[in-house]
Amino acid sequence: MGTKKGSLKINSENIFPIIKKWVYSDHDIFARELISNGTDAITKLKKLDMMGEYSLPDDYKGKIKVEVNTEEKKLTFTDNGLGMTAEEVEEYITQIAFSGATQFLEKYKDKTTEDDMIGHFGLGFYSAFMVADEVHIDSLSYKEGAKPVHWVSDGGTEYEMEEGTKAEIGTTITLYISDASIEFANEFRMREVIEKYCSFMPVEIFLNKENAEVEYETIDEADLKDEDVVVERIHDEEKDEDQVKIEKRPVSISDTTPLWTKHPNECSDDDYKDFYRKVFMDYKEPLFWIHLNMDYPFNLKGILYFPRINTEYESLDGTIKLYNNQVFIADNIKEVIPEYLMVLKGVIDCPDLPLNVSRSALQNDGFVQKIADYISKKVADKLAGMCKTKKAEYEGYWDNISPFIKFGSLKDEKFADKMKDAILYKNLEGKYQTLTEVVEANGGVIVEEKKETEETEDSAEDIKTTVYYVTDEQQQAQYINLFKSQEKDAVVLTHPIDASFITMVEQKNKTVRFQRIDASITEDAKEEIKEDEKEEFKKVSDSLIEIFRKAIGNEKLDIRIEKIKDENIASMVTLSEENRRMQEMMKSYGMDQMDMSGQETLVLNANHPLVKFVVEHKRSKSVPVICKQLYDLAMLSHKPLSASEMTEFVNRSNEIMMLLTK
Ligand SMILES: Nc1ncnc2c1ncn2[C@@H]1O[C@H](COP(=O)(O)OP(=O)(O)OP(=O)(O)O)[C@@H](O)[C@H]1O
Repeated sequence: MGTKKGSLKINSENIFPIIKKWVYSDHDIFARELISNGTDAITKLKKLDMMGEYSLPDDYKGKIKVEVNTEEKKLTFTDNGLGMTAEEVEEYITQIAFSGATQFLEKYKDKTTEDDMIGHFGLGFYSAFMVADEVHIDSLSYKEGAKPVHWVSDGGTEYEMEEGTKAEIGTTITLYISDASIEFANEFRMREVIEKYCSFMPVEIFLNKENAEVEYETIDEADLKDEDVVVERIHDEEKDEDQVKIEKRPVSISDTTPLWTKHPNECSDDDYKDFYRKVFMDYKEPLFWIHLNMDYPFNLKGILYFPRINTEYESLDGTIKLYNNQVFIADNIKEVIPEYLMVLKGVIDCPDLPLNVSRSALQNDGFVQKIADYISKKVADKLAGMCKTKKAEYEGYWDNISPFIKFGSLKDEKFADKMKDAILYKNLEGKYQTLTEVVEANGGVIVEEKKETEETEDSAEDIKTTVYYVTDEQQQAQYINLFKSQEKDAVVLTHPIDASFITMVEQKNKTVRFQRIDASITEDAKEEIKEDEKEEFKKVSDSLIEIFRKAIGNEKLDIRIEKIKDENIASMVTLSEENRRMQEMMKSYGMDQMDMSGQETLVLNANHPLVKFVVEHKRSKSVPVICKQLYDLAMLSHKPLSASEMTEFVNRSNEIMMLLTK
């Protein structure tokens, strides 16, 4: 055929500048599009072979070769798929693809923000123009008698097509990289891009430098494979072995059968761990995983891993990689993956996903919602099942997975419902119990919110069971000891999410009330004050309050005097549960600069010799020092002291020790 000149069938003169600017926010996506097209072409050729319309050689192996030529700023993508005839290039590339681009423009011409444009618009081939000044297609169709075709376009609306020279069936796309995108004319950068998008493509992908010198390796004769290119045979006299020098075997960037495509029965624990390490670069082993595998009512495969939580940073940032037929689409698409699952690490491959639409469209897509629901249900089923059948193992994971499960329960009603019997509470002895068990151990019962009526609301109040909790076992050790001495128990809730979580549990279970161990001194811990002692006790109390307020320099300080049975305790600080929750809420809204101090109560033990000393020696020089020290010591087991408070505390402690030297 002669040279055919044509004009691209589009209306807008300036389509390319717009595509270049907006279609894809990530320019590197052109590599994914071109490699996907090559993969499709290979799949189609194999299908034709299966249908008997074409006969592939027995040793056929579909592959894609990417070559980089830095000097010439050139990139080529070659596949050995079905190829295209001139008519097909005309139809698929010039008409259809361009009309797709035109439609896109029609639809989005009024939207100019980056956000609207991010997404996957399926302009496939034309994404090449985001990085190239000129693109060539060289193709030879599998069809009998087909002639090779050579197509050139410089990204304007003109193109040229003539007979080409391609000798093997398949297609080569050549990009002449623009100066602005010169980074892609580099082998290392391209490896990075291909690894990002194409690590699990179903076709092998080889990357090399154009005209690179051939490298060699020597192997044992016995290891020789059919596809090896033998350069020479060597006989090792010493070892009396035959060896062969071959051209270095190319290594595919893609793993064509990633683990998620296999049946769970075929995968060992080590396979799952290796895959995790490779994909997420996390050298800490995952706790466990869920292999998703369904083909009805939609196609979805994947593996979700529960990572070990990094306690150092308390970070809960997971990664869920989304694939469409083994082609990487993006990380953490929140429309598809429920938000609370984002703390996991995993891969999801869903060929049915409508990914060539924008994210805002995904959001309102009922199908996408179903996928999210399915994933959420699978995770809940797995966890609840594990709690029932592998209790010990589940308990072993609990500390790691509990923030995630609590977060999920707060975010998703259905998930919360499924998980409610699989949420555990660790007690002071390190034993794990369900809420029902905890409440029963305290002599109470659970009444759920749903069954509540006006009447039960009142009676719920009557039969409320208080579950005491500890947020920091070290800091609250004094209270814990007091509890233990009275044979009372508490649960350990150390994660920041627990504050919101227990509020939710209380809303759902009207007969349960959570109270931090230092919210008050329980009645059992106090000695009763006899009727005839009351007057005297009141006098002592008033006097102590006055002395302490003066010494500490805070006239408003809330002080209570109690006779605490445990004689080792001189002073303690309590903060009512309501005030604590209020403080925590303020903190979580970033309002912690508001002054919330002054809500604490200083509790003094009238039985303690130091407290007694203060009342009996009001005028002693030591009294102010003792008061301040008792206050700081009580505060220390309640919350961290500020820098200036700490400095003062240390100085005063030293002064007190100096007295020992005299
Ligand atoms: N390497 C190739 N070998 C054979 N045909 C190709 C090749 N690349 C593109 N084509 C043909 O050109 C058409 C248009 O390609 P393009 O990438 O623009 O869109 P698409 O692949 O159909 O959809 P998508 O937008 O999802 O990429 C393809 O459908 C295919 O028929």
